[in-house]
Amino acid sequence: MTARLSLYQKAENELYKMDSSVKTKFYDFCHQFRINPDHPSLDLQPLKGDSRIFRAKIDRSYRALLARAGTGADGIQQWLIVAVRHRKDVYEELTVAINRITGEIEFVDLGVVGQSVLQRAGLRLTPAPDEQATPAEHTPAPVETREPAPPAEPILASCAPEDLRRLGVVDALIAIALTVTDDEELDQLIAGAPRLTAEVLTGLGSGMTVEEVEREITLPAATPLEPGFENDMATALTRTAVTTVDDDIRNVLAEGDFRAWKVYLHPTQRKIVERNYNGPARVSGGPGTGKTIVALHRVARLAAALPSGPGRPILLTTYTKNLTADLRSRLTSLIPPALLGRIDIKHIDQLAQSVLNDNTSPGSQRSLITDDQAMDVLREVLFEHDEQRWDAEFLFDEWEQIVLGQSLATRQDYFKARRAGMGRALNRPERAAVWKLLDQFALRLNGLGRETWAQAAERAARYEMERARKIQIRAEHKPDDSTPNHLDDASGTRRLRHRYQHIVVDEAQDLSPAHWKMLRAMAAPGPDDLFIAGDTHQRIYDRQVTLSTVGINIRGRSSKLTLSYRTTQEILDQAAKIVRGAAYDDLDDGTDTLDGYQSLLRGPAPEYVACTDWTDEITQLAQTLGQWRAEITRPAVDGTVRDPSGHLAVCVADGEMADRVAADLETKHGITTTTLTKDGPQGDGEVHIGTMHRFKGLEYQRLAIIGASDGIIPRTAFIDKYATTDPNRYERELKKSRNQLFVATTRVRDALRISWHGRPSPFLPL
Ligand SMILES: Nc1ncnc2c1ncn2[C@@H]1O[C@H](COP(=O)(O)OP(=O)(O)OP(=O)(O)O)[C@@H](O)[C@H]1O
Repeated sequence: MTARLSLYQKAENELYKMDSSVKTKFYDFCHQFRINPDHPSLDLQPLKGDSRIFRAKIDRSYRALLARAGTGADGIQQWLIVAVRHRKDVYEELTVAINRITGEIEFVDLGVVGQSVLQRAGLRLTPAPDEQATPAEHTPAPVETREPAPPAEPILASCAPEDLRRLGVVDALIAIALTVTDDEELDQLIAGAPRLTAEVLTGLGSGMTVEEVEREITLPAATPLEPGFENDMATALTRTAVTTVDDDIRNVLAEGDFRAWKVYLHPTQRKIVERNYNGPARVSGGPGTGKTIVALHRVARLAAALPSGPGRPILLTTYTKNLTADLRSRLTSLIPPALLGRIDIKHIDQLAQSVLNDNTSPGSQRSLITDDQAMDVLREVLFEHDEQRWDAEFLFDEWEQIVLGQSLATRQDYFKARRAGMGRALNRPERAAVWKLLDQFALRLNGLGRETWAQAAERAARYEMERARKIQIRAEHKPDDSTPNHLDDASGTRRLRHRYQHIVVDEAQDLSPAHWKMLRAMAAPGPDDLFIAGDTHQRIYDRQVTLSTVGINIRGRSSKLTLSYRTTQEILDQAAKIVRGAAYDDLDDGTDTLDGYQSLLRGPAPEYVACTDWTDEITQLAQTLGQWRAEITRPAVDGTVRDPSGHLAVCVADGEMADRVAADLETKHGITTTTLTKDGPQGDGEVHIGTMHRFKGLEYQRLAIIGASDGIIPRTAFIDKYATTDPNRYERELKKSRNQLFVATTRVRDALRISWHGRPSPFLPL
């Protein structure tokens, strides 16, 4: 090998989309280049505009654009492929630059914007001569001769060139950025611009101020740079997201977009992953901003730093079983099998069950019942006591939120308990009566050998807290015991220790206070003990927690992600309107917002469809699904046909409606379906159908939400009664429903369609 080749992230993304015939020639090109970059067949030549950028021949039509990036420590010359272009699109003014904020190598292509913008900015592109090209192709692209339109106000009129420079926009695009006058031009520029420039322009274009962009986008991406950095391509290469081109490049490109997250973390994501925290840390951010990806990389980093030894000192946990399966499969593809063995992956209820199993003698475990079943038991108790003052819903809520939520063990504790946010006040005699009823209820469940999930979590938390207390007492008596807490001591005897050294939590917004108490007790307080990823806008179970009240202090260790990798800006704009106006906490004493939440992806605006009745809604849905299917399965140029299974989904408000849609689509329209259950997708049909709860954490190419009618979202028949009896509960129910719709709308990458019959849901931004 005489040359080392790397592939710029943007070039890799472009290659994914090319015909497989071009990809094959590209592999051959890379192979040849690494052996001898000066081989005559490659025709490597510098462009005239920037001496650091070269073009080389892939085949008759395609050219690789490469930047020289110095020589490696081993004396081998380093090259970076910055783009693969049709020869007609290669011109002399292409440049590479080193960004003054991030220190990354950036490829700048002025051709991304239309002629009219270039003309306004006073720029003209010169095609690079190419021996393959016909004379006609050497003629510069015709400059439009239309009567110039009356000058329109530039979109970024309030920004000065110096502002853009300070924010990190690449020099060559500053004049162009200040000339764009409509959204289409700005979108074109963003699509072709280097990463930081694209993010800054997206932020400014969506109305953020220069100061906000600087705070939210530029500063988090900044890296300290040495004087003279702008000429040091070899060092800049080490800061740039690239893939090393080796013989595996074929597999890399075949895997397509979906491996990108394994290799390239955004600098903001990477900083969060790599930082050392001297206590619990939290990452927040809107849907699709990569919180789960960051959590996975965090696990990988913690695992790589473990001393070798037995056991599983790292816990990765999330809220549901199907999300656990997804985390497991993504982690398997991210880290080597030897390290996987050091990580325990369990959903939160499974974790509580394993604690209970450890603490319960065989045969005496209680079996779990659903909240609905438990509520029936409570109704029986109320009936027997002829209790009219409070209904089962109120008492069950009181039990979950206050008694279990605060681990109240005695009547005296309950008398003293804070009931903030519970709506109805209870005086002392009332509290005495409520306690008596709830005590009866708990005894009845116990007698039946049953318990709810919340009860199990609370019991598990108490066991774990007791265990942590014993560990602490022991440590105070034997302060010199330095055996790491995940190892058995030399004698081989098991000693009491914390279960985990590091805990990483995803979907944190849905965990209950009992879950947090259990987790807190499972790891010794110390560096990198807890890493918490969540978004309170996506809280869809009625659980609220202030982490500081359960012994988890995240102050000064919180960070936020704002760039969505999943949803287009068009979908994101509409989704954000669903939750606008409602207040959200930050899992602690502060508030959270979606400020700065944005996407670089563009696509069609969400479609809103008013239908006349259910039959009309299903018929129109079937037509849309048919059309989406046809678009996905349209053969590519090389003849390949994509399988639509698992790319299309239909989301509804409740399980009954999910069954009805599945039955109607299958029987009346011949569309095969798969149901999303709590254990993941069941069935092998093409279209996934599920309730909003089941869509948590998932991602589809195209999604239809149906039945988005007033009365269903929110479910007024269920919650209206609280409007007068318990206004706080009413507000909580409304917010839960709003959040469910928000979660559903943000599960999709490309196309979102929302339909209803009757009046539309009041949460829809119509
Ligand atoms: N650095 C990255 N490069 C490429 N893709 C990324 C990157 N980060 C995240 N993604 C992709 O963006 C999508 C959303 O990521 P992820 O599920 O981690 O977001 P999230 O913030 O956890 O979303 P949600 O809160 O909605 O569950 C995924 O498809 C993921 O692969």
